[in-house]
Amino acid sequence: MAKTLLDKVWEHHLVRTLPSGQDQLLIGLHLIHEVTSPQAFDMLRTMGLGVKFPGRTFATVDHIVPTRDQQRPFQDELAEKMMAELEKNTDEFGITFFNLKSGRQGIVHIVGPEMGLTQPGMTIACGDSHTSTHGAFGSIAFGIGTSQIRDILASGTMAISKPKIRRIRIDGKLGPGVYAKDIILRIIRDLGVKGGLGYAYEYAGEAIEALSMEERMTICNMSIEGGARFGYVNPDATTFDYIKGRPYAPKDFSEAVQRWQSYASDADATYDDEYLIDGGSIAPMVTWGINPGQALEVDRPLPDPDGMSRDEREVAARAYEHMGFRPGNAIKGTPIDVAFLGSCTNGRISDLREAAAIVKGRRIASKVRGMVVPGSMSIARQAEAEGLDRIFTQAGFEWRGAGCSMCLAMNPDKLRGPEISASSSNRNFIGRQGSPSGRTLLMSPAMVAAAALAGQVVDIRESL
Ligand SMILES: CC(C)[C@H](C(=O)O)[C@@H](O)C(=O)O
Ligand code: SF4
Repeated sequence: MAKTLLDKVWEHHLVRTLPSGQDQLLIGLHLIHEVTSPQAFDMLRTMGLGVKFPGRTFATVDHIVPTRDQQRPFQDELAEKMMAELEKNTDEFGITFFNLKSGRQGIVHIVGPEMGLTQPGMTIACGDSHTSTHGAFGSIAFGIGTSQIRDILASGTMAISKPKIRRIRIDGKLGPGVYAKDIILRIIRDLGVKGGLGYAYEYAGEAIEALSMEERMTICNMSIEGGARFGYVNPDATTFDYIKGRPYAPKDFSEAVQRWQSYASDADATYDDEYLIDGGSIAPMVTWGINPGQALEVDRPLPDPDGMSRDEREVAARAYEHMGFRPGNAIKGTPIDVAFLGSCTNGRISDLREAAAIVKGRRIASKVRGMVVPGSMSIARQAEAEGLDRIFTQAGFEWRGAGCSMCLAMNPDKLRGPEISASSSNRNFIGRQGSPSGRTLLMSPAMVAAAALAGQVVDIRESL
């Protein structure tokens, strides 16, 4: 019978079906960070257990790291404590830790792929909801909670139910000024933030196949914002080229490629659901509300709650109240105070290159606080080698160290008061960027860069 990648990877890692009806899956790669792992290690100790596969477990520090002064001890006591915990746990259990001294530190979903740890056909788990990012490589990758982290540490396996599968096909070609971020915001706007509950999303079609690995990661990253815990793209030559030569890439590469190819969905596989978008119909998107589904084409007026379902209407009312916007008004031209370039969605080298090309030789608006936070130390090094850091600083941006930063503001990088930020990150929840009254507009890095220059939301197509 024809199978999807999800079927094949699942079957390959299935240990057994448990009496509860859930499946016990073997996890090939377990990534950990400082926020969600400490309690899991404590549970192991209480139970007198060890780490079953330390060689399949890798740690990095991302959420709490200051992006300016990284001297130890960190000024923030809680951040210092979390860092020390992770150092202790990885030391004690023999786990590789890409710490600040390793030169390999960065956001967990950026580090896995760039180290060559993330590979097709794998099961990958991490105590972080954006683990779906790794699905860009044709792996089944998903976020887990603390007790599941404990289970994987102790046994290399965990209990999970197999999701249904929806194929999302983007046919045709993208227009100018339209990026991967716009594709995923469009999908989430169309299907809703809960539309993917219980589903894995398989992204397919001509426009997806034409994307780079970085762009595929942007899309898979935000699957969870559409309710889908898993999102993947079938592996192809673009995938294999990206992995080749990376530190943890397989030694016998051609043998690995053959195996990886066998995981791709069969041409005649069937899906529980399909959704089709014409790539040419996708416009640059901006969020206007308090969840990533409240997104719209930048040249459209803000939506009228009257035309919405009851649930949507309630969230829209809260969104309008928080944002201080009015239905019918334009989102284009909305003044911004902060421009944030970074995060596991759009903090990769290709994102920084795109943004730098737009700001090169120009100055950001004087009232705008601009910040560029590379997703990892190696991205920072690459950007510096290309002179991108200087392009940004000459334009008036701050150039910072790697981490999650103002994506969720668990470090000193925060919005102040009701500031509006144009952000390349993935969540616009109330308070997300560190100020309870702060307001976040999600958009592509190119749109963030253009908004920083203009001091307001612009349609990137007009400046191309
Ligand atoms: C801190 C972590 C648990 C959280 C997540 O799971 O996604 C964070 O990364 C986020 O983006 O909100
Ligand atoms: S960059 Fe943002 S979304 Fe990604 S892991 Fe960090 S906090 Fe979560």
